[in-house]
Amino acid sequence: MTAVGVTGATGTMGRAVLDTAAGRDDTTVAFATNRDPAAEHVAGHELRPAVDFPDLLATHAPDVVVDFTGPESAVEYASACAEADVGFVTGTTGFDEAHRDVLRGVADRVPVLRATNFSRGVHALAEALAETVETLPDYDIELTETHHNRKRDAPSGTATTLLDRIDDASGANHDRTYGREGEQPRDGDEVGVHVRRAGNVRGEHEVLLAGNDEVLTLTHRAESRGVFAAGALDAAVWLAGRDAGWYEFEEVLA
Ligand SMILES: NC(=O)C1=CN([C@@H]2O[C@H](COP(=O)(O)OP(=O)(O)OC[C@H]3O[C@@H](n4cnc5c(N)ncnc54)[C@H](OP(=O)(O)O)[C@@H]3O)[C@@H](O)[C@H]2O)C=CC1
Ligand SMILES: O=C(O)C1=N[C@H](C(=O)O)C[C@H](O)C1
Repeated sequence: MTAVGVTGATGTMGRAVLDTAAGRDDTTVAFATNRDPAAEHVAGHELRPAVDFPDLLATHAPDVVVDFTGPESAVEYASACAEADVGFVTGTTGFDEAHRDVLRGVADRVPVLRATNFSRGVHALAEALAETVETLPDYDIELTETHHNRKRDAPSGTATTLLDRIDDASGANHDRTYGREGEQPRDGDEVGVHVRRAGNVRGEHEVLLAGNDEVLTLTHRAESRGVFAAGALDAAVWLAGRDAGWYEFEEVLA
């Protein structure tokens, strides 16, 4: 049984993690925390204020913390985990280079697993994309992502991961063109990136490849946030008890 501490417990993903954990027999919730514990309970768990996070690590001794919050808070939670010798799984997106440096430092001390997307389908999409780009090297590529209207970061973390994957597979650093306006003909070496924010869309990513009078699209659509929560909890169970280091979601799925 893996004991998880859950941050951002009143957030959309924090709630999904707590709901999903309740239906599993390999995880138990050690504590649930968020900044403003005005709501007293989520999924039956008493909310604890985030200022008490270091104390909660000491008193409730989780194996792993599961974090879906914001980049600023995620690095603070990760640093506290490093002090307390607790593993850290984060799905938070929007990290800048300074945040990533902090996370890499934390991984010198405890196991850390960060994934921009905890869905198995997106992992399969990324694999298929790499193979497709290798097979169709001269095709134009355009990526479109759609998310709910509350999302902070753009493009999505998943989109950025897919763009990196395109570069790796093609052995080229494509220019990334974020939308187009006015006279802006396509440059052969660019990848277009298009971001839509609307309603309560859980997350859609489409990569379009065109050339040779044909069009191929690879699309993933998440239909429930439970998909991400389940992947993050799978990662937590897998990470518990491992040595300090940086781990990838692909290793969990292998
Ligand atoms: N990797 C993946 O598979 C997925 C990643 N995500 C990512 O997870 C993150 C959260 O998404 P979502 O749940 O929709 O967002 P929400 O805005 O619904 O929730 C965010 C939560 O994080 C807390 N939070 C935000 N900033 C801070 C801060 N500075 N300090 C402390 N707590 C903070 C909020 O706490 P409070 O209520 O106290 O303000 C809130 O509970 C995003 O980065 C998103 O991109 C989302 C889905 C899947
Ligand atoms: O904010 C979200 O909701 C999501 N964020 C992640 C991202 O930025 O890629 C993953 C998923 O698409 C949902």
